[in-house]
Amino acid sequence: MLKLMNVSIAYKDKVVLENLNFSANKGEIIGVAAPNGTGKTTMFNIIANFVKPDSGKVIFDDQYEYRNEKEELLIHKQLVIFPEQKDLFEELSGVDHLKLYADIWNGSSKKVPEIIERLQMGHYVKRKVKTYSLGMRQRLCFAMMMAADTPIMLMDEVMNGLDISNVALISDCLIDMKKQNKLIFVASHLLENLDLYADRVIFLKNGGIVHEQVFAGELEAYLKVEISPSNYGALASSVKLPAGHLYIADYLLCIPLTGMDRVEQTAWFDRMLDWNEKTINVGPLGTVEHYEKYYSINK
Ligand SMILES: Nc1ncnc2c1ncn2[C@@H]1O[C@H](COP(=O)(O)OP(=O)(O)OP(=O)(O)O)[C@@H](O)[C@H]1O
Repeated sequence: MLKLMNVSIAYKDKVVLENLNFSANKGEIIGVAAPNGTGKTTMFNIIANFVKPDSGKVIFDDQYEYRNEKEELLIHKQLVIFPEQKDLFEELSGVDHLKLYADIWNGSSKKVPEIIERLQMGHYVKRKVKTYSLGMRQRLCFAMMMAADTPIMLMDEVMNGLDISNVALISDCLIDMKKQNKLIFVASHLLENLDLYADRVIFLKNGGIVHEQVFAGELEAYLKVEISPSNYGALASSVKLPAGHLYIADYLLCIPLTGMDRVEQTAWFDRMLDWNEKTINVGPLGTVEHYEKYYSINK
């Protein structure tokens, strides 16, 4: 449905994306994780053609590219990018914004009342935007995307400024939207949140994708133990750590349990209880752990 082919862009001598290749399909939520200033927004802007890459291209449905106005219009009918709060019209109401987005993309605002109810915006949505709090504005921006209801959605920092219950509400909406077969990109610094709904998380570094975490099928289970570098050194010299173990960001030892028999697993539990300093748990590696692996300041 969407392909990025050899996309490169640099600002002066700063290379932001370099020969980026990536493809994505309908019915997927793709998390995009990376530190500030890595290129997440730039990638979205290139997908939306708000920024032209120096080289490479974006292809939709194996046939459409940004070659002329007609194609651009066709693609833009299929795609919406998360509005920025600063682009909201202070003197208009939330309902006005929703109708605007619904009309532009669908020619009908029939679904607007349903969206207002789903996002629990009824008590404020008729007031002017200038009276809204940060979280109210953010929910409105998300509701505008729902009103556009396009097959492809690019969401940059969608959870910014939301409290826990609103993060849960928007996460549920994202899961519903995925079931409607949409392709949704979510760039976020709320890494644990991505684990709730993302099918894949891509990690950007040095202009490319340094890792892609796929959350489908059986994931390898790890015993995860917090342990200081000095204790890790002592442990490593007293016992042979299993192949495939990781020591992430100088604090988290991850021992792969998949493939071990129960006796071996229990032996590792016993052993690690003596070394654990804070928390010990079992599970697959999540977005947080992968992030720390690639961006820890110790790396
Ligand atoms: N118009 C521009 N002119 C010059 N440099 C730019 C421009 N737009 C982006 N950059 C640079 O490109 C790099 C990537 O920026 P981008 O906004 O894509 O990062 P990001 O990963 O989205 O960051 P954040 O998490 O802070 O939103 C940064 O170094 C930024 O300064």
